[in-house]
Amino acid sequence: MPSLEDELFPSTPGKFKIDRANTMNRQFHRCFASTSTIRYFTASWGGIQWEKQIRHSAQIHRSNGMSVLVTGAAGFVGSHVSLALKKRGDGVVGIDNFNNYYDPSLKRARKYLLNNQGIFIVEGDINDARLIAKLFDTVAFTHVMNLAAQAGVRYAMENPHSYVHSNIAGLVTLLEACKSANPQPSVVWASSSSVYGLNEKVPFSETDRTDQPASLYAATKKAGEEITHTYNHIYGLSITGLRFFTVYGPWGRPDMAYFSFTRNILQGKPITVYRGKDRADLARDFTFIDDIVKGCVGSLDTSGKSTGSGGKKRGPAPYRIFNLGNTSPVTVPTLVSILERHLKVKAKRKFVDMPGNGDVPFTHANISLAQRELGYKPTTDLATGLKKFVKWYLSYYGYNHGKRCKLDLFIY
Ligand SMILES: O=C(O)[C@H]1O[C@H](OP(=O)(O)OP(=O)(O)OC[C@H]2O[C@@H](n3ccc(=O)[nH]c3=O)[C@H](O)[C@@H]2O)[C@H](O)[C@@H](O)[C@H]1O
Repeated sequence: MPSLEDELFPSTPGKFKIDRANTMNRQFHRCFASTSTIRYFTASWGGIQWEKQIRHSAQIHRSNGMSVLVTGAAGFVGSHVSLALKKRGDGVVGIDNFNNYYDPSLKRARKYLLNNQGIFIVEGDINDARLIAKLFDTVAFTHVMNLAAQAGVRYAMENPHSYVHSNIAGLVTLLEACKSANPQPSVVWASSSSVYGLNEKVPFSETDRTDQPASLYAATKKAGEEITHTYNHIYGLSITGLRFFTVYGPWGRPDMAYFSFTRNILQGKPITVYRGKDRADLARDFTFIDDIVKGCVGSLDTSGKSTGSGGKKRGPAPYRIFNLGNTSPVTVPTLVSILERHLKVKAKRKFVDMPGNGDVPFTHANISLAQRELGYKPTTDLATGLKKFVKWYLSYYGYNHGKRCKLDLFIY
């Protein structure tokens, strides 16, 4: 029988001790995405004790292991990847700005779990060049896993600058530090399926055109692919960009459809289901978090070395881009039916024509390249993955047989 921690973090098999009482005490899960200003929490850093914690967290506990700086470590994918790396003996240091795009208490809860496993998360922004330089002064990171980003396709119309802040300015600040570091780390970072934009050729292959973004989010991710290319070309940084396809699962993002639908269904509120042209159902190549974690770890393992030193390229370095999808698109109404089945509650559907806010009608990944180069092989279908998500959701938010438990908000 799987342990609680396996269920909470299924991507990290093994024995992590989790304080059940604390992880379950969550009431507060409003999605913050409707605000048009993002708060970036700043915290003090530096000092002997701080450096000691960073070094300790970065320590490698296996032969040929790596020490990885994970940005966005308190985020959905970042927390899962950090735990998977730590679990197998790699050194991990996290950084996260704990902004309020969605409920920061969920990010704090993830941080709490990571701390329990000896992973230190620095509270700071990847735009803070001094902080990033200090981190590289303190630890010779072999790899950087850049998962810090402003996510969400539709929110880009509300708060465009937050996308430039994190996905472009922050990325450049981070790459500047990587290029100057000695030795240079290899960089793996999160691009997005959204770069395929209005591409109609299915399934989407890495060689397909990506010059027709449908949202500013997609445009900033596409810009990231071009920006990382220049750092590879000029400075010899080893770069791997991963095009994630609608990642879902336990500890997920409350702004995403599967998460907000679950919340509304349980609360008896209507859900809005978008429809495309001629009332066609929208579809996504929903990809389960455990599969994505395997793709991320496989990318780190095969990244190859950066070749620069002293800020100068000494030879060609790998530049790679991979689709990480499930190769099995599912329509949004089917997603809703699966949730109804798992929740045992009927949804109140409200069908609405897809607003012109950056959405694309469907996504479908061709993953043969990732299969060949990374050994990537997704194994979780949507029904199975959503079952795990629902189980986590009910436990995390304290639902008990359809009734909401009265729980106190956990204070960190
Ligand atoms: O692959 C990506 O790169 C992106 O994946 C994700 O974007 P999307 O695929 O748009 O996921 P998500 O919002 O869950 O909407 C899913 C479906 O539900 C439909 N949808 C949505 C909301 C709603 O109220 N109603 C609705 O029908 C909606 O029209 C869509 O058809 C990440 O959020 C993004 O950060 C990025 O990583």
